[in-house]
Amino acid sequence: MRVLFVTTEMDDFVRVGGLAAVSAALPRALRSHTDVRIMLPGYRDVIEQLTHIEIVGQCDALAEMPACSLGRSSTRDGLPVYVLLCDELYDRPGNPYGDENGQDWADNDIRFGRLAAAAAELAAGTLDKNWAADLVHANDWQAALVPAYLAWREVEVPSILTIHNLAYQGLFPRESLRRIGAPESSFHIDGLEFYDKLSFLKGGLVYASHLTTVSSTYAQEITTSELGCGLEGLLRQRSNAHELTGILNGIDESWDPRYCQQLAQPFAAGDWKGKKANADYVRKQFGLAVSRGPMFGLVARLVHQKGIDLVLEAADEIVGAGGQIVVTGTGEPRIERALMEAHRRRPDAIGVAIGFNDAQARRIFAGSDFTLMPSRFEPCGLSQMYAQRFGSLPIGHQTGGLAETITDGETGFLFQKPSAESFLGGVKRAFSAFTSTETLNAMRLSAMARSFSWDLSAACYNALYRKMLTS
Ligand SMILES: Nc1ncnc2c1ncn2[C@@H]1O[C@H](COP(=O)(O)OP(=O)(O)O[C@H]2O[C@H](CO)[C@@H](O)[C@H](O)[C@H]2O)[C@@H](O)[C@H]1O
Repeated sequence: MRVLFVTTEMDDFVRVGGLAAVSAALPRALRSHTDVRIMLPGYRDVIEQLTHIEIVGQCDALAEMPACSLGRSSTRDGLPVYVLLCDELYDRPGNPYGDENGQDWADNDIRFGRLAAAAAELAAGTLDKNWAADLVHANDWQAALVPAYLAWREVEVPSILTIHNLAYQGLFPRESLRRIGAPESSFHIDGLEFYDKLSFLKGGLVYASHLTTVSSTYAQEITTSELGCGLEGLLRQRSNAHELTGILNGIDESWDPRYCQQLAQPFAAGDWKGKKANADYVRKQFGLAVSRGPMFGLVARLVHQKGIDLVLEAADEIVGAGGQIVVTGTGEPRIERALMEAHRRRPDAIGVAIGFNDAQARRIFAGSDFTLMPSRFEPCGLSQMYAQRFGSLPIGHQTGGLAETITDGETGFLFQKPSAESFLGGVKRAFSAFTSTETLNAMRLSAMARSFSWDLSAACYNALYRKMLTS
């Protein structure tokens, strides 16, 4: 079975959030089941890191989308990667979605419309004469129009759209329709239209043969008005037709504190001295006071979703009770500023490193006793799984994947509502566990025994692919 996995981030080359980790790990876990190939835009970072790119096909211009060529290469471990080469669209500084000031590129409709149309051609077998796809697996709004282009061209290749986060929808003005060569008739409530705008994500929700998201809980939550972002009606329809499935993400094997070379001191479950050496290292690195109190880590994209405001509201109480907080991540400037302000008030107890660096994140998971995850919603969440592997007990809101991957009172703590009060309830339970070495260490052992391996998820995707090809 030949599967084309279309994505716009991959840890090997370029990362903005959790999608990059999934795009690097899931296709690798699927390799033993199927011929899976990645397709990515040819961003500067991608091209610079691939040693040999063979041009395999040419795409004609379409509406305002320029002509481009398709290159084929592979990762160091041999995973085939197709890159869409179009310097005019992708050879830019900044991140995949915006410039160096975090401003979205004004032509993102064309950049990702171009990717989707080319992916549909590749899947249909008209771009690489040696390969076509039996099934396309597209991810998030950026690739959500692949199923739409397949439908408009009457290509009968089945497609899956995975929703990693429904809150990002790729909304553009109506004129974009013409710019990306979409048929006029698709601007309709049962097509791409969303309140008089063009929604890329909705295109995928309508045209994909099947939808998945990254936990069963989130699959249910997005059919409700609270978390459905205005798309709950459509999602409910697809769910009732058994065309929306939740498949939990895994994490890759490098998340093992015994072998993780980025740590100040690798350690195994039970080696609490080793874990403490990592805590001492982090305290020193962030200039925090020497302390016997608990350390709370926070590793997240700094955006509204992640409930950082709840942490800021609770910070005085945490610090007043003898706790320390260490944060790393990037995101909205206003949240970054508020965190820096909290650090300036209590530099001895609140450490903040704005930026994202995988090694730094690993050191915080290894050094901290608890990981804060007060996300308002969380489709799956990866940080709470990384944290458990490293013996940092997550304190998470009972939502989405957090509810499925944290066992309350055993491997972490769940609280009920995204409010400061409810969150503090979880924090207090953590303080209380911290006072009993026996409880704390038993919980650490349970958390570290979880594997969160990709194998199970990959088997679920593989079963779904096969079911779709036979139905
Ligand atoms: N700039 C940055 N700042 C901080 N951390 C960064 C980062 N860039 C990458 N990361 C890494 O990404 C992890 C966060 O991933 P999450 O899955 O928790 O959230 P994200 O919201 O990005 O992903 C969305 O997609 C994933 C994948 O499906 C879902 O798990 C999740 O619920 C959904 O919101 C961190 O642990 C860190 O290692």
